[in-house]
Amino acid sequence: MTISVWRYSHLALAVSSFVFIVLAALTGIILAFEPVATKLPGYRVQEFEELNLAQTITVLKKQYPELIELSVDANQFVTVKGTDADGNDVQAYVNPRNGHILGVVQQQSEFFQWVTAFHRSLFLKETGRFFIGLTSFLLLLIAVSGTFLILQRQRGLKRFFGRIVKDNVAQYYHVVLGRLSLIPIILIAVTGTYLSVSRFGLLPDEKVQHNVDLDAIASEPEKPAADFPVFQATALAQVQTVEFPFSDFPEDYYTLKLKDRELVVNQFTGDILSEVPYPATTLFTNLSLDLHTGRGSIIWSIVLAIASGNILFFVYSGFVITWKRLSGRVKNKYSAAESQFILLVGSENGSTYHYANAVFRQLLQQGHKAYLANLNSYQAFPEASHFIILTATYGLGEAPTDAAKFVSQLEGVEQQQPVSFSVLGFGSYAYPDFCKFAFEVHQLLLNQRWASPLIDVHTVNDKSPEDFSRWAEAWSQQTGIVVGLSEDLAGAAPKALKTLTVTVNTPAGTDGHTFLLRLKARGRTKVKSGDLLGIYPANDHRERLYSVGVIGNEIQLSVRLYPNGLGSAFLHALAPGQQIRAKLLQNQHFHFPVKAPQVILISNGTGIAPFLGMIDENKQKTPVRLYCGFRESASVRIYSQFLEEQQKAGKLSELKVALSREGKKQYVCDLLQEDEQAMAQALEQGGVLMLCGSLAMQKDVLQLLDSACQKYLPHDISFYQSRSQVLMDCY
Ligand SMILES: Cc1cc2nc3c(=O)[nH]c(=O)nc-3n(C[C@H](O)[C@H](O)[C@H](O)COP(=O)(O)O)c2cc1C
Repeated sequence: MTISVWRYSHLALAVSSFVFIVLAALTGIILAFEPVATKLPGYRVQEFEELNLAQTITVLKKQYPELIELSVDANQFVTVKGTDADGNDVQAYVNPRNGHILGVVQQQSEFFQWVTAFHRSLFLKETGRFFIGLTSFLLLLIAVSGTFLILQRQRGLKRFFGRIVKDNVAQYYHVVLGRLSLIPIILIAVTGTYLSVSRFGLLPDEKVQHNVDLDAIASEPEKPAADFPVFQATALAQVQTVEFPFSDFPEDYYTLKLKDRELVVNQFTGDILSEVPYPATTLFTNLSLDLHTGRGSIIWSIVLAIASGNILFFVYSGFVITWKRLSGRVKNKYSAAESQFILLVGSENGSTYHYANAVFRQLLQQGHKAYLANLNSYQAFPEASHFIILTATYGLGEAPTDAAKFVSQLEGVEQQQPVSFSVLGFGSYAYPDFCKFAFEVHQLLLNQRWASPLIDVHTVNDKSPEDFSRWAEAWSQQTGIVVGLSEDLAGAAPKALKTLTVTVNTPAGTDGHTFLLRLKARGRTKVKSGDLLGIYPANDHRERLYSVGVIGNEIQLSVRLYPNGLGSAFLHALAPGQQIRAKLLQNQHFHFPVKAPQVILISNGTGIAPFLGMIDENKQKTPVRLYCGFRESASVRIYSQFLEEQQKAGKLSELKVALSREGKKQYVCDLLQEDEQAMAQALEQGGVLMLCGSLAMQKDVLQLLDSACQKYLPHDISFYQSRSQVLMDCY
């Protein structure tokens, strides 16, 4: 819930101030180059820090009989105002070592004057100054709310600078650059606010005042300025200005404005007549000017320019993120009270809505009364027969904002008629609590008297269209209503279909169910074991996906033949030499690990398909153990010869087979249970476990691994999942 408070504050502040922020940032970038431009002439002498005021005043007095003022700017350029030996007025940059003139003092360029005036007041005088001051303050609040959002995203301070999961490009760079430029932006905002507050006289007015007893000023013992202890003790680098005495009367004195205090010094004796430290407000104003303008430091001005550039990027990427978030929402044609199909969505960044919309549109097109809302809008749906719940997971496996109230609302509202439900979780393996909230919702619904599951909970990793298609296929099979991947959602998938030629198609095995199909692509094809092959058996939108193993240079599918299965019947009927058009989809997260010290492959049924290819590809002979489950020994027979050869070739170190309907009647999980300590050890040593097969098996295996981790390891299974040591492709 708190995530939304910070998010809404961050957004509201940004929306209310973005025009001013853009103007201030644009002009800020230009102004950041002024210190660079002014520093370029280089009137600073070498080893400036070593000079003291006594040395400089002595040489200047020799060159310039009449001196009015000496000043040192932020670049440590020394300027002298006075008259030279010929009586000419001088106002120039001088060398503080010998008094020679180095250059003429230039006014600020007209261009920078114009930009500075615009940056400070937008040419709107006091009103503009007020708005710019307010903008600085809002920028500060945006930076603070942004910091809290990053803290929440990264799950705490410790991981503030940890790896950022690349969810979408705009969001990724919003966070990466946000972290990097956080400190400069906070400084820009704080100092800008302070300077405005000070400009509007809202700070205590503490002027420097000297109380000098003019009657008591002595004119003896007279000393040359070079011998004044105060001048000798004052480094030139500490000086802002020195005002020289106007006449030879003792009441006229030197006024020294240093960085932290002001001094009045007797012009004859060098005695300090008064010394007043600057009030805190003056010190802060000077510091704010240094930090806000970058005066005196080329490096800091470049940092300011980059930070201002980043502010412009944040405005752009912030709007892209918001647009994405909002663009998925739709208007309902039918009310909640009259709809049969209720789609409830839990989303933080809007992408889940795109999938929900696709299903929603297809249901409407087919004449069904469907209603789409967020999970927080859960209520009584008197006509509902189906709930479709699509929800993302955030935080520590928590509900997204749109769904934060769902759990409590579900407790309070009971549906009065039986409703079947299906939960589709959206998440990412990059997070330890993969789709946790979806599983929680599924479990909660299972406990409702009126609710019954239509299919098991499904998950979508990284918005994978393939995972979504799997759910759509399962849901469609149960309801007889065809929903699938709309064109826009499939956008990420390659559109071009490949022509593949059948080279081998075995009969439906000795078990009467499973067959192996080998296909060869024309030309070079980038495909790896674990990738997916999409076929279109009826030449329409209906896609069927199969996990592939690459053996030699051929693609091998292991297919279970269903009596009326659209995909399996189509594939089974293919004869060698026949060609099909199909789509190859990369399945990056499910490739054989390149560097793992050992790999454990776990499958049931035709889930063995990608592993056969991976074992064949294991040229480096990484130790591989295969645990596979089948119904009967007849189901294993089609793989036996291949697996024996691989063991002999050293590409498969160990093979364990569980048969659920013969002998000991074991499931693959029982085999794992026997070896649970070895599993835990493998994880501890950086080994990788890969699972392919049914979701039911996935659930059991994860449970078993979790308890093994608790027994033998310091971390739970989610720790290893987030480090890509547990890879899954189950359906
Ligand atoms: C900050 C953040 C935290 C996330 N936490 C999890 C998590 O704990 N478990 C998970 O499975 N996915 C997590 N995800 C991934 C999202 O749930 C996933 O990308 C989802 O598709 C986003 O859907 P949405 O755009 O509708 O919000 C997280 C993503 C982000 C940006």
